[in-house]
Amino acid sequence: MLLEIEHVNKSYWDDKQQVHFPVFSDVMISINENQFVSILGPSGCGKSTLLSMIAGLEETTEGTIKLNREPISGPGPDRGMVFQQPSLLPWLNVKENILFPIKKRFKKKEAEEQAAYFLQLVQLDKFQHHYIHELSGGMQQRVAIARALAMNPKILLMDEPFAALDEQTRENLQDKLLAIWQKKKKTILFVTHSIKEALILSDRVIVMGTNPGRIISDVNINLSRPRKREDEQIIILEKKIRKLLKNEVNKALKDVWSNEFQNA
Ligand SMILES: Nc1ncnc2c1ncn2[C@@H]1O[C@H](COP(=O)(O)OP(=O)(O)OP(=O)(O)O)[C@@H](O)[C@H]1O
Repeated sequence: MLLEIEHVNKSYWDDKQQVHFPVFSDVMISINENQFVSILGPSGCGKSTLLSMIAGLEETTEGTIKLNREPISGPGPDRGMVFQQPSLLPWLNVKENILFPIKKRFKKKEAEEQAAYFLQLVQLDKFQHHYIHELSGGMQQRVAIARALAMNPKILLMDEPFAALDEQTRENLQDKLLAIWQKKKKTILFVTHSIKEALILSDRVIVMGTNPGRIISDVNINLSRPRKREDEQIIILEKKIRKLLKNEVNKALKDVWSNEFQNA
């Protein structure tokens, strides 16, 4: 098992109400090496918080997260992150952005080779001397993916990486990511709000509920790839998951509204 999330609870201190506000409780997830796992769930159920804890940017309130049997105690190069906004360095060109985090880790020649390899993998080798503002949103996200992969992490943590892109670019990047995943055999944990995206990409889809955040379903997607977006099996699964999520989203909205009225 590569990643083990064991009985993890997370709460924040709410200064206004002087109480601990629970985000999620008793989350248990085990992920095998090379698995592509997606997490779906209503806004606020704690998906990003969970990824941050795996990245070592946040601590668990209770429970342990282990990578390769070692408890996570902080950030490390064995975990690569890709966010909704690519957060690239605008004063560096594409190649330099990829080289920046790996310069200290590898010898110069090795780092150059890594950068060249991943630039080619995301099909941006012709744009290596371009600056970030000269690229489209989809191209910028490909640079972010190449930068994360160049560190050679054990797991890639992706937090709604394609959410800000138009549908065509998004589908194109889903196909590219799948091709990379199949070639590099990476383990990927992918947060999304799109049921279709999760079903096209993943071996497993974990559905989270809210208040408190928790896992309500863990669905194996035993369909061969490449998957067609209009495939009957995909549509059946999409309906099933949409129904599961609908109750949770309604619950989340109801709580937001009642809090708004209480605080008015
Ligand atoms: N640093 C923090 N301090 C206090 N509360 C926080 C902090 N970070 C997150 N939260 C709260 O924890 C809950 C979960 O947030 P999180 O961003 O993980 O949810 P999410 O499922 O990723 O939501 P979305 O789908 O909208 O991105 C929210 O209620 C949020 O307000």
